[in-house]
Amino acid sequence: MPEETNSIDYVMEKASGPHFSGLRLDGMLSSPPSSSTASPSHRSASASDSNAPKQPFVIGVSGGTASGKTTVCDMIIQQLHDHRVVLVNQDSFYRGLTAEESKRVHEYNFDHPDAFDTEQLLDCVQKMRSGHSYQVPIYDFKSHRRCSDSFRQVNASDVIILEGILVFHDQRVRNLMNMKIFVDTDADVRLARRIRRDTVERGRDINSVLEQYAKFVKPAFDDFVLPSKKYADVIIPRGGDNHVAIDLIVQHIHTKLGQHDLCKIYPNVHVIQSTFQIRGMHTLIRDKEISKHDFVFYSDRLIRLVVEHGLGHLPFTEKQVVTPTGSVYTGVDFCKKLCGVSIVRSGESMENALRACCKGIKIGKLLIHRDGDNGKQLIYEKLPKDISERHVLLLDPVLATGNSANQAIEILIQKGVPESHIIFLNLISVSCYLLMIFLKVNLYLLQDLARV
Ligand SMILES: Nc1ncnc2c1ncn2[C@@H]1O[C@H](COP(=O)(O)OP(=O)(O)O)[C@@H](O)[C@H]1O
Ligand SMILES: Nc1ccn([C@@H]2O[C@H](COP(=O)(O)O)[C@@H](O)[C@H]2O)c(=O)n1
Ligand SMILES: [Mg+2]
Repeated sequence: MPEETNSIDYVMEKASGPHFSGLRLDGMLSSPPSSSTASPSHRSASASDSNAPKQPFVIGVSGGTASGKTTVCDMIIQQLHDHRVVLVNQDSFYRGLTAEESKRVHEYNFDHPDAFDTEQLLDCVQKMRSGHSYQVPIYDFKSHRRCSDSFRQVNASDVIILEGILVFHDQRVRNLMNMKIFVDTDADVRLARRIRRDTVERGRDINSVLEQYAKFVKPAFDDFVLPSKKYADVIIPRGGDNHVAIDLIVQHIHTKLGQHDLCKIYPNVHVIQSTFQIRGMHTLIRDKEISKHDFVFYSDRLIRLVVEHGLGHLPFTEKQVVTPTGSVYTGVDFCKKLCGVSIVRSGESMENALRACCKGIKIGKLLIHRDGDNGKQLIYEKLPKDISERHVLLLDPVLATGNSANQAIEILIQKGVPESHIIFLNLISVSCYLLMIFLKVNLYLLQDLARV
């Protein structure tokens, strides 16, 4: 490896890309899982197909007319600002009325599954899932026809939201979805909203809205929409007013999308969910103009986050306490057999955060120094005597070649620390070198992953 790729500057430079957020998958693997372990609709990348394009995350949003589907989708899209998201409306796939049908429009049932061209909708979602753009028809609710000469081009994206009253009706369409949401709003509220919307936006008068509602909309809701509610993974009562549900859904999508390819391949890698606070601090510590005081302050804050997350992955035991009011609270007790080991010198910058979180924690040290180019290493170690009985938080904030980390893990294993008891805590890392240590530790927790 060229000398300059060894330096901290190089790592910091490389780590200036996006901040990946990730998910710790349960179970520990010492080799990449085969692609067959995940569901076909959103399978993980395996070592051999890590260059394959990522499949988009498809969300279906259904619910009765005027339940707030479009409003909920808009809110989700707004909150997913980090990702490319597109909305496909089932309404766009309404079949245009023939001249004959148009003459008797009041007899036409727009709420029956046959009113939609489901084959075309299926084609659209299938193409978009495979990364192609699609020319989506434009439907006019006033003329009940499609625009004959123009389309809306919908480009390939990370997330596709498919919204409509009957998107859960056809099993083939349902099967393309990774997540299904049903917006559940009281029927009276929906009717009131529909009257207002259709008179204001869709060129209808109140009588025709009420007539259509009684003749077609309500019966079709009972026959087709409501029975499809059972397919939903998430039901949102009160639609767009339910901020808690929308937040939870957005968090879930973030987590699913945030899995960096490496996290998918190596379930023991966990990248902390990025927030604007975290990004802001990473921005500050990269700024060449930052003062030493601020650099230390913001690095400390970031390190503290990594340490707190690391502690959250330790085993715990159940514990009951009696509260001042005399009731019994069932909680958990921290893991007692714990220690830190810092890789000298940079690892020492994480010690204060660890001490601040774990009162009286023992912290050992490992110094690994390359002696010339002949592969000889000088090693200094000062570790707790009973380290083999402890869970070890291995501290190294900046990782370039991975050599020291690799050596440190080897030493801990030689000292009798089981692999599953080692959690490697890291702030900034150059990804391709991680591979050397992935296979050895239980959990690799990092905050910022550089793409190289
Ligand atoms: N939480 C809400 N409070 C008040 N009005 C709402 C709310 N959610 C939606 N609306 C209004 O109700 C009408 C229908 O909402 P929309 O999101 O278009 O429903 P859908 O897509 O399910 O038909 C729209 O005019 C919208 O502005
Ligand atoms: N030409 C049309 C087409 C559809 N409708 C009604 O639209 C409703 C579906 O749209 P939402 O935004 O309310 O989900 C459906 O209930 C149809 O009755 C229409 O009135 N005219
Ligand atoms: Mg709508």
